[in-house]
Amino acid sequence: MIETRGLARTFTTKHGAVEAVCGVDLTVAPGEIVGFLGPNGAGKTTTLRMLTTLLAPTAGSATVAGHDLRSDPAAVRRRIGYVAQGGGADPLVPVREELDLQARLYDVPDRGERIARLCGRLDLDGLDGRLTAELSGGQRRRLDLALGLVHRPPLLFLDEPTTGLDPQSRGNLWEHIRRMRAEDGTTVFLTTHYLDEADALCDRILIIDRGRIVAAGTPAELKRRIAGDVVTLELGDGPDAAARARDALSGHPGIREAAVTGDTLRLTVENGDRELMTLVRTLDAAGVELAALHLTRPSLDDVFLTVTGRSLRDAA
Ligand SMILES: Nc1ncnc2c1ncn2[C@@H]1O[C@H](COP(=O)(O)OP(=O)(O)OP(=O)(O)O)[C@@H](O)[C@H]1O
Repeated sequence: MIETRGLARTFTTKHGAVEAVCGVDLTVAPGEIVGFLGPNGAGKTTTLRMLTTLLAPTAGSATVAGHDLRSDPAAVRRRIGYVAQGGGADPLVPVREELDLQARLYDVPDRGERIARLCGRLDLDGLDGRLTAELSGGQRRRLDLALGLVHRPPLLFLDEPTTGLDPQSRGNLWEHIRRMRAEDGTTVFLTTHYLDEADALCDRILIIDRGRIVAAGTPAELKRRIAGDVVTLELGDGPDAAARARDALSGHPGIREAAVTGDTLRLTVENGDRELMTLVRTLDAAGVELAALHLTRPSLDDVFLTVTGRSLRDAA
């Protein structure tokens, strides 16, 4: 549904050239929900603006929704929906009129029916006559979704869809996005600053940093492959017990890192569940006594920290 090769954008400023996006290769399959994450200034918006035809690339190529981005941007525009960060609705126009206008712009043949169906599905029934300025934050975002979907695009771009919403409205919007994919097979490409959103909603995540994709995979894959599980062993067996445990475990194939602090040994392992028993047996055989043992799963923030050197929470 999206395929880019070496997609790049350089801005020329008074102070010289800014390489906002430096050669991005990415693939999004039909029906996927893909999250695009990165620290501030990483190149997310620039990439999104290129993919939605709002900004011309300075290099590279891309096929979006079946059409070439550079040679046929008009065809791309007809096949995609785009919900910008602040949404596009005019605050002083009633909901129904706003939807009708959008449907006319795209020449939707069965306008009335399409709008009624979207309002039903996105819980906007009964709000037709309200000005968009009079909607709650959640209702407003659902209207933005309806506006992006009115022409039945197979591919929808969402720029930070739930920023500023309370947790309940965020969860509700996730449900609507999931349902849209389940019922219509809509492909979704979204940017977000919320790691829990990426974790709960996205099939796959791409992390961009300084204009380059630095990691890609399912949330579970990224956590396992990049951050790894953490096994913390507390040793109750004299002052050098943690160091003895580390030595006994050295060369163990599943261990990526081992760090001793006081009487604690902290191990980063590929697959904590699988390794746990072997670790305990090895320590037992070496005569090292364990006082306690904890297994901690990494979060997406750990992944983010590993690949960008920054916590997304700090970077956001
Ligand atoms: N019109 C422009 N002129 C010059 N530089 C720009 C322009 N737009 C973006 N940039 C620069 O390109 C880089 C990438 O910006 P971009 O807005 O794509 O990042 P982002 O990942 O979307 O960040 P944020 O999370 O803050 O929205 C930044 O260094 C930014 O300052």
